[in-house]
Amino acid sequence: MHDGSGRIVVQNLTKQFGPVAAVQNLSFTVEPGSVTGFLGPNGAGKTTTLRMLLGLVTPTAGIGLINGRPFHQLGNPARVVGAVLEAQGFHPKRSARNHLRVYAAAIGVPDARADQVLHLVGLGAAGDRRTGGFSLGMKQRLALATALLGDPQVLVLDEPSNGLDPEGIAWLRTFLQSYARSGRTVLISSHLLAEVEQTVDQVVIVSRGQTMYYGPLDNLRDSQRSRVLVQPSDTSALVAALQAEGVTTIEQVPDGRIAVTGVEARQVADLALKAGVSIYGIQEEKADLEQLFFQLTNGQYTASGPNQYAGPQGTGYYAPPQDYQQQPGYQPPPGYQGSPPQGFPQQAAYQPQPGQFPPPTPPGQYPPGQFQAGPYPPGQFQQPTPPPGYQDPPSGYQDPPSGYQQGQGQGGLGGGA
Ligand SMILES: Nc1ncnc2c1ncn2[C@@H]1O[C@H](COP(=O)(O)OP(=O)(O)OP(=O)(O)O)[C@@H](O)[C@H]1O
Repeated sequence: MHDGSGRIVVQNLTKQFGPVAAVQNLSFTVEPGSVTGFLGPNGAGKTTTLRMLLGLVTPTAGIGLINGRPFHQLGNPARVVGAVLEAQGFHPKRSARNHLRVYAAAIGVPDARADQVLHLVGLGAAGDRRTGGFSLGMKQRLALATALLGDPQVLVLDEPSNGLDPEGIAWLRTFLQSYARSGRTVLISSHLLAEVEQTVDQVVIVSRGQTMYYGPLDNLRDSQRSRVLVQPSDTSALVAALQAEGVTTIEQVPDGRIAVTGVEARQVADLALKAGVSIYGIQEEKADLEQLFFQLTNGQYTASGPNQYAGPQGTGYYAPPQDYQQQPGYQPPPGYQGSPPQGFPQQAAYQPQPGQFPPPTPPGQYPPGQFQAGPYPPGQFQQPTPPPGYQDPPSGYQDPPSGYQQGQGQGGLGGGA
């Protein structure tokens, strides 16, 4: 049996698709009672990680556990974890209610649950409508309803905001937060921090399959540091004056100004005055959270190294410092009988702890201008993970006539509770 904890543990998870290192030694834990954002740009390895967690892709190394078990050892997994990877794959001629009844039958929950979840996701009035006529947002809601059928303890959603309008996004936020507050576990992926910023409590930020930050979103927020952009009459003199005061994070920006990190504008002005340097312009620039996210994840397609912030100086977090000491780390729960994949190290070399390392604000990494959160991306709609044992209805299956009342139906797999 699983341990009932609601905890997700990703331990040194790695997936190699031929030459593509989709996920590299990823480790994090998601605790119940909070919403965790799994964030990273396109191709960062989010979906592959979630698919490994849900037993749809075999890891090259490492392991993903839900309630202390690999997915395939959960017994009736739909009762433990509800997942939406893509809001696609609905039979277009089947009504929303009947779609849900098919799945309800497959996981052994009564037909009545179909209407409950339709109401939960705001599709109460659309239960009789065929899914082929659904908007993207409606499909998204129906996929979520499908995931909720088993009243799962853990919810895993890949890009759940795709296709939702602003009202839908606000609704989803409230729904997920209340779901988590009821003591359940919510893990949602997104490639836009702005999209989930108001929803999530903690974040796992990945880039090129590697963890870039893992911890409470508040810690990331607190880490934002400003820099002062200053236009002096004599750059060398001001730099010397700053360095004499121990301010060393100074760089030249392309427009000729210098950027000074770690001090306030007033201090820079005072030092300039003392050094006899005139100031022609001074401006304090605060990095916002989106910029920080951009810093952490950009270069996925351009940078040569695996992690621009990792390094022996240990200036910040993210990849473990070279001299990082092995943590006592993850232990399988008592009674765990699963067989980790061959080569999986029981004592992982690196086990990041939430918020353990303060995120860095390295000099010279501010992207030019304001990072723009783009419009919601097209496509990538999600489809439910069919419950185990689910079979498509037999050919010849007909949707019940309109006006069909629950409990009277004979057609389809969902006809009886
Ligand atoms: N079945 C596969 N075969 C080969 N390469 C794959 C396969 N699945 C994913 N990849 C590659 O693995 C990398 C990670 O892809 P993945 O879909 O996990 O990223 P993602 O973070 O979910 O991206 P997105 O936000 O665009 O969905 C990409 O380079 C992708 O091309």
